[in-house]
Amino acid sequence: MITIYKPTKEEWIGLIKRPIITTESLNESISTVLKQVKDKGDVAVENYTSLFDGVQLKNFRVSKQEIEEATTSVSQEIKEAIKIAASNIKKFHQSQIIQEEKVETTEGVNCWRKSVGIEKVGLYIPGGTAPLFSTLLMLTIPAQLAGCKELILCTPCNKQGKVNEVVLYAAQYLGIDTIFKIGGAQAIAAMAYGTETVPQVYKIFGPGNQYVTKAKELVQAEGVAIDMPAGPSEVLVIADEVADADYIAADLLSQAEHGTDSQVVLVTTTRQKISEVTEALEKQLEELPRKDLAIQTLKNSLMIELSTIEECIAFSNAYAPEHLILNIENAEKYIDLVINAGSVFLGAYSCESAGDYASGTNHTLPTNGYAKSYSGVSVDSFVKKITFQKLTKQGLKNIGKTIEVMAEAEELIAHKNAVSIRLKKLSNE
Ligand SMILES: NC(=O)c1ccc[n+]([C@@H]2O[C@H](COP(=O)([O-])OP(=O)(O)OC[C@H]3O[C@@H](n4cnc5c(N)ncnc54)[C@H](O)[C@@H]3O)[C@@H](O)[C@H]2O)c1
Ligand SMILES: N[C@H](CO)Cc1c[nH]c[nH+]1
Ligand SMILES: [Zn+2]
Repeated sequence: MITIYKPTKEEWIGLIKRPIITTESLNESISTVLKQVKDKGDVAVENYTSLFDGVQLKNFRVSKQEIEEATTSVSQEIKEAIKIAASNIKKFHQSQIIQEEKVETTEGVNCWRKSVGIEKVGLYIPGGTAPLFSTLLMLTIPAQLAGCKELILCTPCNKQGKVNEVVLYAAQYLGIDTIFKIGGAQAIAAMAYGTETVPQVYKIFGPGNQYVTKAKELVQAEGVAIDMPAGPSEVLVIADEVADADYIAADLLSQAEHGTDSQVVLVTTTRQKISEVTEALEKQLEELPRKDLAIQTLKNSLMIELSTIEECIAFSNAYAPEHLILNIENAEKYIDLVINAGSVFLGAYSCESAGDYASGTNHTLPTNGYAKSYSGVSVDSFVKKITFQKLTKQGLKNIGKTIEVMAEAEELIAHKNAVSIRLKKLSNE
């Protein structure tokens, strides 16, 4: 990891950059994928699946039989874990559904909002490096709670053209059977434009690598809504002198193993912690099946010594990490200082994996600095909030003059007339 001791503020601001491919070359290649899928539909999806995933697909809809077979081969232990995680995710997301009150802004003028589920949503479940069935729970549960009617899933398949069995089991568990075995930018394009096989959706959700994330960004510019830029995983750990170096190393590695385009960061108030964590990383890496991948990620990653916890949090706010772990004493004391982060883990025992799988919060979160302006996925992401209003005769009389004055000042006389014509008739009653 790149290690910097006591950098000045100017120096640490210069350190804030993610290890993602230069935008121009990525823009160009992904724009081509999108255009081809838009123009040629299924044929282009097949071609790109062959090129990027190394598999020739004739039919990319997962069959009922494939779902049933997967369901029988998943172990009871995994089924039980999915049940517990799904229950916690459901509990946490259910608490987000709040009935808003009608508001009488002026006597006889009532305004309110109603949440309506987005009718057609496309959920992307990553599967290049690992089959993230946990993401299926994180997207499907809030979509169902929001009342979305049509849910379709895209996820990459293996070289034999099969989708991971636990992904299929999780889909079956939640009652989803419209699943397409396609991944990458071609899957995003298929959901954005529709093809002969894949239905077009109104909004696309889900995390993915830099190709998936770029594709989402580009289709958004064409009017297809997306949840947010949820790209390669990140974690920033802030540690004090009492933090356990083994825990810190484990948390850093938990995100480093996602992919080489990820980044992990340690910011600490003690130089000693940097050497302890370096040692712990070396030990733990030896045990990791994805050691090579994690080593690559660590090369893109940072360890920084700063003077105070407040300064560490200021760095984190400037970096705006997807995940922030405050592995410090009295972590709750610092909550109000945190301004930019996707999801925050407080204290020594709140490991980031808890949020990835089972604590209940959503793991689909903004990356690449977007935590400055975006929230993670929630039930809100799956609804539109439609406003309603009802004015009584008296309500219009009470507010009419205000509307007339404002419309006239904007030189929009037809607007004014819509009120005046009614007030005139009412004055004759
Ligand atoms: N931010 C979040 O909320 C969040 C949550 C979970 C996972 N993630 C991230 O999601 C990502 C998952 O990535 P993944 O690769 O494992 O799976 P993925 O499903 O996102 O991507 C796999 C697809 O990438 C395409 N691809 C591969 N090489 C390509 C190339 N050279 N050009 C164009 N397309 C190419 C292939 O078609 C393949 O199907 C990781 O980076 C992980 O950190 C983020
Ligand atoms: N850490 C990922 C979000 O960046 C989510 C995940 C899924 N499975 C394991 N981890
Ligand atoms: Zn993770």
